Amino acid sequence: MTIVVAVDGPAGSGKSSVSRAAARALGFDYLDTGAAYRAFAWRCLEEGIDTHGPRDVIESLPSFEYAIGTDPDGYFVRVGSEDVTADIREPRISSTVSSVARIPEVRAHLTALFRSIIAGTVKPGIVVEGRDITTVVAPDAEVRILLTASEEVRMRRRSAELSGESAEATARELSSRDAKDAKVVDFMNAAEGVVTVDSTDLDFDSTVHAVVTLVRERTQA
Ligand SMILES: Nc1ncnc2c1ncn2[C@@H]1O[C@H](COP(=O)(O)OP(=O)(O)O)[C@@H](O)[C@H]1O
Ligand SMILES: Nc1ccn([C@@H]2O[C@H](COP(=O)(O)OP(=O)(O)O)[C@@H](O)[C@H]2O)c(=O)n1
Repeated sequence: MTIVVAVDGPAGSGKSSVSRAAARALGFDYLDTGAAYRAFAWRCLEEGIDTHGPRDVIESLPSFEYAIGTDPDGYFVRVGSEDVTADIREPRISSTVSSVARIPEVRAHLTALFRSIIAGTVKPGIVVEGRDITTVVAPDAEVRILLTASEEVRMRRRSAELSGESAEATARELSSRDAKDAKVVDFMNAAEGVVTVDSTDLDFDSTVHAVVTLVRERTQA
């Protein structure tokens, strides 16, 4: 039976990088669910689909061809035959993604996709990170973690990795996206049974170690 590790948290908390490193340490697969929302937003923009209203966005779901690499050392994001791994991190995507992510039909479609990817895992386990993994996508996961950090630290970390944007622009984008996302799903408060890991005062390796230790303590991984 595949061990599922669910990791939620706000932007810049370290979800993607910590989950990927923990998956690698555990010999697990790694699923970045945010990439699917970003790739879907990218595809809407590329095809000139109006993202301000739900109708056209919902109609475009059936033809959304998506693939993602789940090997921690083989990460890629593809829409159709196009590799969009880098494109989906552009500021124009970050400022669009929340408007499509709040459409219930989009969430249902992508949640089904995430669950089929989880079910298809051949490794002993999979670390799945996003916003609603511990609450909607995999509420029965063996390990459920809310990974958070102070807003100031999250902004600093995010702007350190986005060289093209000013720290102020990054901070604005990050907090406005958190606010929009928080209207859709509560990823700032740990639900019943979810362990909070606050990395504000932890370095990267200590955070990864905390997650790996939690998984090993809770399972025989
Ligand atoms: N505990 C930590 N200490 C220092 N840097 C960190 C820590 N966790 C993550 N980072 C760095 O912060 C940046 C944002 O992490 P990321 O995984 O993209 O966050 P998220 O996926 O939650 O938005 C990355 O450059 C990552 O390497
Ligand atoms: N499970 C998820 C994952 C992401 N998302 C949406 O997708 C966006 C991008 O997710 P992400 O994980 O790539 O964002 P970062 O936290 O890495 O900046 C989020 O801001 C949410 O709007 C979601 O609604 N549900």
